[in-house]
Amino acid sequence: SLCIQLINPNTSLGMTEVMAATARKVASPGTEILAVCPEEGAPSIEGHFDEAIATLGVLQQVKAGREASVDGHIIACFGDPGLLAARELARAPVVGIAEAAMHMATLVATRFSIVTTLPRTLVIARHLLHQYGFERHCAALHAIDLPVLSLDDGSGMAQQKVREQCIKAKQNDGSGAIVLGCGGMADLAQELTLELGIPVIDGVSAAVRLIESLHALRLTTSKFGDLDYPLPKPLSGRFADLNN
Ligand SMILES: O=C(O)C[C@H]1NC(=O)NC1=O
Repeated sequence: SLCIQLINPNTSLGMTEVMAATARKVASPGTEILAVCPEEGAPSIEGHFDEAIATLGVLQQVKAGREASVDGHIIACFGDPGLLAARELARAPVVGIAEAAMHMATLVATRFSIVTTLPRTLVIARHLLHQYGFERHCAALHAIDLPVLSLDDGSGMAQQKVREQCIKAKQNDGSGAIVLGCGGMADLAQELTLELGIPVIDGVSAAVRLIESLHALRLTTSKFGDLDYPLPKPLSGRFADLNN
């Protein structure tokens, strides 16, 4: 059986639980989901500054996961913060929810749209499209213009906005699929797929199954070249034990 570490890079336990529940629903029998988040950091990640803060916590959790011999790590934040640094530390596969959802979207549609939270984080999704080589696959990006934690406030308002933006994207973008651009939207994909009649893809679910596939194919992070373990050197202070 497999153990997959689900890392919520923000410190909001409610979001961790929503993502863990979605991951457990889609995981194969025998796959265990170990849901974690950093002990300290940002309650939500809404920009470059928050991502920089979150990266240390992601790396600390990846190290803990490696020591627990997990079979894979999911970075469950749509900016995929610390993805390549995490791959240097890890032995097992590391998959970000943005890359996972984008890859799946390219397998079922020629173009996809992204629906995320704040307009200021749209550029982060654009940077990822460029980094992953998916710019020409993405027809449009939209924001619900509500903060990440509005998805966790129990009002259902953010969820309604996500639904509205997905309907508009289907009508206007010429996309065949929609990628949900926030880990906190993980529980909305199944219902929206049924309602809209097009694939609405959540990166948490996509990442769980991608890691299961990598494991089945005996594929783990290449430790040859730039993703080899970090060069040994005396790190100081809070970083002291991060690389050993
Ligand atoms: O960028 C976003 O809107 C979403 C991103 N921020 C966060 O705290 N978890 C996420 O998935």
